[in-house]
Amino acid sequence: MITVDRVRKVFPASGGEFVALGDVSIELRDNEFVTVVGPSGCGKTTLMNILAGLETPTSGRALVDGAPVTGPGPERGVIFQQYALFPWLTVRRNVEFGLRTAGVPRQRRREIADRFIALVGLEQFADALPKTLSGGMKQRVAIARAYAVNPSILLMDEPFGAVDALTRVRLQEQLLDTWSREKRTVVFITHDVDEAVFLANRVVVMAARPGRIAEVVDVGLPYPRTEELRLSPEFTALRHRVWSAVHHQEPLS
Ligand SMILES: Nc1ncnc2c1ncn2[C@@H]1O[C@H](COP(=O)(O)OP(=O)(O)OP(=O)(O)O)[C@@H](O)[C@H]1O
Repeated sequence: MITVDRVRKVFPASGGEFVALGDVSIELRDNEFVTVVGPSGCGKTTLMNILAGLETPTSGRALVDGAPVTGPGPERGVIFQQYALFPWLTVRRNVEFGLRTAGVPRQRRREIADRFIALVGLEQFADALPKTLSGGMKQRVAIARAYAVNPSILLMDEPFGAVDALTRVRLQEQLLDTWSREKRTVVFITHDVDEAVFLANRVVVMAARPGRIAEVVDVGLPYPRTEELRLSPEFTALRHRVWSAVHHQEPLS
């Protein structure tokens, strides 16, 4: 379980302080898929960085299974918008990278890497270099690499932000397919309301000035999520609700 307990983050700014996160509290259940949406600057990445252990809260705490987050850890895999693959390593070697660092023996490394490469549907590209892959494929490699070290939590910051709309829809379906076979707790930041609703068990809507949670929307739709579901009245209603929560925000005075 992830617990965010009254987290506040203040950055120094010209002429004073900037409150990036006001007072954020939430609990995320194991294997839950949570998406985070909100206007630019509402603190989504700051919250993610605190969960990843890359940033410390000014006050309050983030806990994983009751233990305070004090830095990055192997139980938390992070996937950013930029694929961050090593360009000189093949797909397989990129996916193996964390296992190599962890001292996993060669044969075992290869087995694990090949399993996750297959899970994201890139078997035929295991020996390819990243530059020969499309953006969507690179992001699938990044997902396989994050999975390979077996984290219980995946933190994803706008992972599909840099790909075209059609690829994005495919990546969403692929990610859900991977997640349904290999359940993890996922925290997924997006600007895209459709994406937020399509993927999530719950959508966390954030607001800015100060960064805070405006609303948490339960998405009671069944998995697997399909194309038809995207067109259903239930989906449309949820999308409308999240859209309103994002776009009709008043700053706190
Ligand atoms: N290191 C920093 N120093 C000063 N201000 C910062 C720092 N990091 C973030 N901020 C400010 O905190 C606010 C929240 O930033 P953050 O990146 O978390 O927002 P976001 O919701 O992820 O935005 P976007 O959707 O545009 O990526 C922004 O106004 C940003 O300028």
